[in-house]
This record gives sequence, structure tokens and C-alpha cells, in this order.
Amino acid sequence: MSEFPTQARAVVIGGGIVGTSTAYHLAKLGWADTVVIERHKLTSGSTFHAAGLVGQLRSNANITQLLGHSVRLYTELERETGLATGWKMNGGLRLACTEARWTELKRQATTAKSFGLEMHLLSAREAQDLWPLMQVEDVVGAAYLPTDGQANPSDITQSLAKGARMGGVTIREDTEVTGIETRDGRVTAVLTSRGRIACEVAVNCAGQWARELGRMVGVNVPLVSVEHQYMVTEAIPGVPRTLPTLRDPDRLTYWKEEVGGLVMGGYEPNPIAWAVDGIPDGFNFQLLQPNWDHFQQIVELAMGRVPALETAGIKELIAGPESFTPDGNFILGEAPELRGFYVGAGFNAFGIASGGGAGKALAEWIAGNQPPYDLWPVDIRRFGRAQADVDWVRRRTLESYGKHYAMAWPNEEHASARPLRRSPLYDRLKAQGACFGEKLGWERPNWFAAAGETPEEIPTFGRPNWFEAVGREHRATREAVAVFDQSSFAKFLLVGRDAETALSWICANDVSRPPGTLTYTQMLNAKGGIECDLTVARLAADRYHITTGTGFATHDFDWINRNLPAGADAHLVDVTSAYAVLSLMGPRARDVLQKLTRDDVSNAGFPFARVRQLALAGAPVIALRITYVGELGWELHIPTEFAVGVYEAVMAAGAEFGIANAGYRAIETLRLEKGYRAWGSDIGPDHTPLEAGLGWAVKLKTAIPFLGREALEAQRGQRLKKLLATFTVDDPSVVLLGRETILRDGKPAGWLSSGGFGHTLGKPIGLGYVRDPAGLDPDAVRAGTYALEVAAERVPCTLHLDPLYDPKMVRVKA
Ligand SMILES: NCCCC(=O)O
Repeated sequence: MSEFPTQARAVVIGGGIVGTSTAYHLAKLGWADTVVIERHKLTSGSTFHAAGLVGQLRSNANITQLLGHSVRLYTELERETGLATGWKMNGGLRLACTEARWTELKRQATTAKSFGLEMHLLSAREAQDLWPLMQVEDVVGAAYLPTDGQANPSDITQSLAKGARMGGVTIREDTEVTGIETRDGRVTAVLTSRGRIACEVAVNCAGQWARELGRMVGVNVPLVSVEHQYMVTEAIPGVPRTLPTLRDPDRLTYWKEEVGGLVMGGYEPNPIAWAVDGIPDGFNFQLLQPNWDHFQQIVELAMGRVPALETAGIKELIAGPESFTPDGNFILGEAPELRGFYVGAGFNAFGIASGGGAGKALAEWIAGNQPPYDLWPVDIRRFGRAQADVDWVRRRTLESYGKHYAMAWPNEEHASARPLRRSPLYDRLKAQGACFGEKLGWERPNWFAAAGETPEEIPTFGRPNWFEAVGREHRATREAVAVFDQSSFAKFLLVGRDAETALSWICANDVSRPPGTLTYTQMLNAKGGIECDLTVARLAADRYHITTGTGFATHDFDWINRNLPAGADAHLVDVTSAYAVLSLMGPRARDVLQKLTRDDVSNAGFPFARVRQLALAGAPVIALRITYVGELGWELHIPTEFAVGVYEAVMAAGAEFGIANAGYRAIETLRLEKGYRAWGSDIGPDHTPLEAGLGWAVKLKTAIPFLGREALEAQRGQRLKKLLATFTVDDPSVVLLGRETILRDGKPAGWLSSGGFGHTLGKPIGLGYVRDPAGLDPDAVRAGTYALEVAAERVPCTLHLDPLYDPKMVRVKA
């Protein structure tokens, strides 16, 4: 063997499927100078005991596409490397045994249609024809995805490793990482038991060791190992090699064929975490002691489906720890804490399904120094401070594991590890009937129960139990005034001599206007895609107060920080905890505010899109005249210790105007009527402001340079390939949730990015991009005939390119 490498462009740590796939794809991108370090032997962590099912459909189009790459790669790999992969495209079946699950399946079939993935709904009998060994008395219906399949995890990893070597990658087994060297916030070398490798990039694909490896350099990788078990039977007559994989979520189980027998595993609702305080030394190619007592609940459920299991010979019960994450999605991308340190970990039982595509996406992220497309559901920056505590991670992850096959109810909230982050108003709001949701650890009022109502959400695919309560809050906002506790907003201060120049470069809208101005703006990547969507309040010549969504705290901080021009005197500070936020919204908002301050809050004294320091009920408040609900209103950023006093004063002053508490579910219905976009669903890195109908918020008419400008200028001269529109449905009983297929003149032309109900309009509303790769003519878009596919049924709808509510902004600017 050649000398141990002392230098590489990238060092991939971990020789499982994700590490080898990343190295394979890096080589394809010309990064042949890549070294893979494996502490023991390839696959010896958890890849060797993975079950190997490859399903593709996810609730996000890009993640579905990423999994589709796994399938395409696995179909070709053996031909390229000459090493067998065990891949077969035997299709995947999924059963529904309750009406609610059948609705879920029908909604998934529509999602698949939206994303261009083949999926067929079957009767129980048709499903049984594909899987004759199962009894189907309790089956309501099934879905079949013909391009799903299964692979042999170890073989596919060896094949990827061979492909990587063929591309020039060096792989070193029996080599432990002992440290990561950094300088000026960047990775400079990986230290190993065999020597130091200087590198530009270190890639943490260390599976269940990834959290500990991250901790070496202060990078949070929130995952824990959970014991997962599946049993392998001897050959069973009637099990063909072509048997599709089977998921039977109501019985918590999955199945696949293996050498004429069956593999059957499941997700217990009472999972067991493993080695939370550290994985034992020498845990290589090792399994855990089988825990039949724990698995018994799964076996009983499984035997009801496949009676042949009762008499089948059992070869073994595989018990292995696998890494899982708090939200059930894997973790990808460059760590916000350390430049050049990338993570691909936490694959939640989907390591083999995701490995091919995740390795490709990660390699492209590394080589391009940015995500190749919007990967927000798996982006490492979706986490924050709350996810740094291992006990919090363990508790939330166990909930997530236990719900692996549970119904994915719309709007469902997590139950575990709460409450964690509380606004100063939490107890007061709770006492007034708040039903809380949670985001990034923050408790946030979703809605308020009236006397006699229970602040509890009952899961359903139909009209939810909180529908009327939200309607009340919606009307209070439209007709009187409502107060929303939005303390969880992420808030940053950008301060310094060069703050204006720096921010002008990063923001698509004009933030160079004088102190006192407030600007709604996007921040774009070089392709013109929307990386951040936020408000920038200029407090002073050298000082900006930036507000963004709760869930984007880490992402947006990272984006701004990494794009500050080198050497600029502009410093970004997270001041989230310093301010509570009360949003006072509605036509009587001014009446309430004026009662509490001597400052002038008239339209002339405090116009729309301005920021002022107000002395309000004894508190020094930063007041932002802005709205996300489409009414006259102010966001009041209140030093935390004054929050309770201001809230009490606002409620007392507002009593005569009918003030109401309102929550995030009301915000959602209000913003949909107004056509306000939400980052992460309606807008994101794959959408430009022009496509999103936000061209008015871009400073193309000025000469100010900004990141993404060239891309937008190029796009301005062309026909757009997608355009965000609003859709309304006349039948008020239709429930829109997002992902419904948009049919234009009878043909699929996109899907809804958001869905909900407008209580002023009295109609279901959705937002979604109308797509045409050949380019769109807005007049032709308007002239089309539209329908939505909702849970596999066609529903007529109307397209709108202008806001449904107050299109001239009369109420907002009143
Ligand atoms: N590792 C088991 C995968 C189960 C599933 O794909 O549903």
C-alpha cells in the first residue's frame, strides 16, 4: 500500500454508504484528491446491518428527486464498477388499513403526481395479487410505486467505494480520527491515528459517531442512536425474488424478500435509545443483543398480516443501533459553526434509500460551495440552540422514531421535550386558553380556546377542531385589533461603519435609505434564488435591526455572516433573546397604540415601512410599521423585561376596541388571503423574486450592485419557467394542505406550496407555481383553465395573479 496521504482536498470521515457515495460523487466532480478515512472497515458502523429498502416518495419535491437519484445510480453502478450491488427494482407496496390512512395514501398519490413519481392506488385484492402471502381482510386500499426497490447495503457500499477508487479517491481503513485542526474558523487538517492530512474540507459521514465527531470542533450534529430490530426468515414457499417491498404502517412493519425468505422489521412506539453518552470503543461490525421481548409487539402485528410467519423458520433477529434525528430528516451541509466542515449523517433508517442521492447532493454542495438546489428539509442549519442539548435530542428523537409509521397528520405538533423556550408571556397566554405549537424549541400560541373550549388539537384530514377559533381571531384582526406574541422571531443587529455597504450587497431591496426606514427584502444567492426573506429596520447610520422567522435563525445568521464583504466593519449579533415581540394588528391598532404613548403614531407621524423608538407604557420599544397579515399594524420589539408590562397595558387599552389574542394559525389564514409568501414553502433558494411575484421588492431600477443581480437581470429578459399564483376553490369543504397537483388545461403544471382557508373570503386558498419548461406567457397563464387534484380527486379552482385581499394596500397603509 502507498504512503499514508498527508494532503488532500477533501477528507471524508466514515466508510459507510454515505461516506463512500460522497467520495464517489466528489471524484465525478473532479475532486479526485479525496481521502476516505474509516475507523475500522468499510460498512462496519451501521451500513452492514441496514435492511436495504429503497423508497422514494417524501413530502418535499427535492428530497424525492434526491432519492430518485439513488435509484438511478443503483441501477447503473454495477455496470460501471463490475461489483454487484444487490439492487433490484421490485417496486414498493404501501397498505392502508383505516379510512384515515387511505386518505393519507390518496394524498400521497397526489403528491407523487405533483412530483412526477409513478404511484398507483390499488384495491386490497390488487395489492394481494402483488404480495400473495399477505391477508388483506383489514386492508382498505394500497399504493404501488413500481420504481422503488431494494439493495444489498454492504455490496452497494463496496461498489461505491470501488467507483470512488476508480475516480482516484484514496480509502484508508483502520484509521481513527483523533482531531480536526482549524485556523481562523476554517478546517485546515484532519488528524488521524496514522498521521495528519492537510485539507480544505472535512466531511463528517461518521454515522452514529457523527455527533461526537462534530463536538470535537464545536459543531452540533443532533442525532442519537436508537435500537432497531428486524428478523430474517428461512426460505418460505411462495416468496418470489420479484416480491415488492411492503410497508404496512398501521401494523408498524416493513417487509422485503431475501434469499427466498422474508425480512420483517418495525418501529415500536416505545423505542430504546442506545449509547447516548458515547459509543463503546471497538464497536465495529457489532450488533446488539436481540431483544425479543421488545420485538414481540411487532411480531404479533406482523403475523396478522402474513400468517406464514407463524411457521417460518427464523434465521436471526438483527438488533442494531442506527442514528436518528429529532425531526426524522437527515442532516446535510456545511456546519454553520466551522467553514469547510461538512456533515452527511442521521439517516433515520433511510440510509440506503438516501445514500446515493445524499452523497451526490453533498458532493455538489462541497464542490459548488453552496447547496445544488433547495435542501432546506435536510439542511444542517435548520437546527438551533435547542438542539444542542443531547437530552432534548434524545427525547424528541425517540418521539420521532416511535412515529416513523404513524399517520402524518396535517399541522401535527410534537409532544415531547416541551416546553423548552418560553416567551415572557407564556403563562399569561396559557391562562387565557392558548394552544401552543412549537418551533425550534419555542412555544408559540397556535390559537386561543374560548371559555368552554379545550386548547387541544385533534388530528384530522378534514376541517380541524380549531377552525372556528381561528376564524374568530381572523375576524378580530380584520375588523378590530389582535395581538400576536411573536417573541420567537429571530432578531439580529448589524452594526458598524460599513453596515450599509455590506447589507446593500446582501439585500435585493434598497436598504440604503436613511435611518428610520424599514425594508422588506430578500437575500439572494448568485443564481437569484431566495436565501432569506426578512425585514431590515435602519435604526441609525451604522445600525440595522433585522427580523426573520423563528425557524430560520441559524440559516439566516449564517447566510448574512458568510456574505459580509471581507474586511467590512460590519458585525452581526444575534439579539433574539433581548426582545420579546408583540404584533398589534388590525384597523384599531393605532387607537390602541396612541393610548399608550405620547409619540405620534398617526399615518403622517409614523407611516408604513418606518421604524421608530417609542416610549410605550413605560418601555423603550422598537416599533416597526409592517404587517404579515394585511392590516394596519406594528411589530413591537420590547426589551424582554418590559414585555409583560407592555402586554398588560396593550390588552387594557385595547379592551374598548375589542382586542383579541391571536395565534400562528390565524397568521397563516390571513397571510394566504393577502398573498404573502412563506420562506421554506412558497419561496426559497430555487425561486427567484421574479418567479415569486416579488419583483417589486428588488432594486433593479437602482444602480446598486447586489448578490444575485446578474442572474435576475438575465432572467428579466426571458419568459419565466414558473410563476407563483394564488388559487381559490369555491367548495368550502375542500381541505388544501399543500402539494396538491395544479392541473392547467387538464395537465399537471405544478403543485401547491401552501394551502389553507381564507375566513374573510370563505374559501380554501392555495399558493403554487404554475410551471412550464418552455416558458410562460402571463396572459396565457391567466387564460388557462385550472383544477387541483386533492387526495386523488379533481376539484375546479380559479387562478389569481393579484392578491385576493386589499390588492391596493389601502388598509395596510391607512
Ligand atoms: N431501514 C428500514 C426502512 C424502512 C422503510 O423504508 O420504511
